[in-house]
Amino acid sequence: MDEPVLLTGAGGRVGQAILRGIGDDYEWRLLDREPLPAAKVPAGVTDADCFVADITDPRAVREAMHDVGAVIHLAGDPRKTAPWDSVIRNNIDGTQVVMRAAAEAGVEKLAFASSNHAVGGYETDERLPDLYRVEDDYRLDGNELPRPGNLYGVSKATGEFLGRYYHDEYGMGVVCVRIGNLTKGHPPREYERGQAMWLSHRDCAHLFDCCLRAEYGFEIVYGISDNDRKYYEIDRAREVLGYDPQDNSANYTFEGEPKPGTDAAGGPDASEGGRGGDRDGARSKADTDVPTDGA
Ligand SMILES: NC(=O)C1=CN([C@@H]2O[C@H](COP(=O)(O)OP(=O)(O)OC[C@H]3O[C@@H](n4cnc5c(N)ncnc54)[C@H](O)[C@@H]3O)[C@@H](O)[C@H]2O)C=CC1
Ligand SMILES: O=C1O[C@H](COP(=O)(O)O)[C@@H](O)[C@H](O)[C@H]1O
Repeated sequence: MDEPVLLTGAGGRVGQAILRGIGDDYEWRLLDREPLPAAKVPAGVTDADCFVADITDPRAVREAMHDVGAVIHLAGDPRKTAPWDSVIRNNIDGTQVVMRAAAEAGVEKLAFASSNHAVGGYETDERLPDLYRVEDDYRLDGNELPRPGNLYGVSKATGEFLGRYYHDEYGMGVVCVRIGNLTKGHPPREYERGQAMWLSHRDCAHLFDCCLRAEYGFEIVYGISDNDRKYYEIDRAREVLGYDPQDNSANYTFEGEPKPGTDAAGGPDASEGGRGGDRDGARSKADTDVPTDGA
């Protein structure tokens, strides 16, 4: 096992989904620019393994990277409406600093949190809203070129290219996970796009666990649950990583209630409330994410 594992953006939604699922299974280094309250830190992780640092600070990142075996790189601005100055700084420059430090430190593998927004441009008006429905057989499989629909998506596509470069030049294993919509407890409510790309918390933790365990060169995979509605293939994640998702948005009503008689009733992702339910219709243009600090 490639330990310790450096997790950047550990205090955020994805980071916490991972730590709640596999927090006891690895030796962690946690990095976030915000101090992590005790409730966000797995038992056994000491203060010395918690780094309050900005990923654009090469010295701080190099220090956190010392002797690390694997990296899960999540830190960044997750807003689809994030302005250019913020994505340049947090998502592009920050990712270059993290990947460079990892490659130079001889880290064996790095999982990068890419996004559905790196390929949002494939959701053309002609394809909508059928694309989000079970009957539609259009699929993206990770072999297509990036086609961002916003500057945030441009920054995620750039992160994928940086991963390609650091794999090719340094031999570091890099997997870019185009995460769909992480929502806790149930699929996004009354939001077809979100239900087609739902990633449950337990599937998220399992997927990044697979990224730590598997062997790969350079990969781009989609990070969604095993949803009936979908336009992303998860075959590559299954083949290369051994990803075996448990959840499916079809086991919930459009309003997000578990359907009786399905796996949703009683499963871990059925039992907790959480975000989602904040967007309506097939393709919400609203961006209700909490703004993070800009540049
Ligand atoms: N939540 C989702 O559904 C999706 C998330 N992603 C990506 O996953 C990653 C994590 O997203 P979330 O957890 O949702 O976001 P979040 O905003 O909840 O967490 C991000 C964490 O990174 C930290 N951070 C931000 N900029 C930093 C910097 N410059 N230096 C150090 N720490 C910094 C923040 O303090 C925060 O704790 C992001 O890169 C995002 O683009 C991609 C697709 C979907
Ligand atoms: O990359 C991201 O994508 C998810 C899903 O996108 P949405 O446009 O359907 O909301 C988003 O919730 C998350 O904040 C973002 O980082």
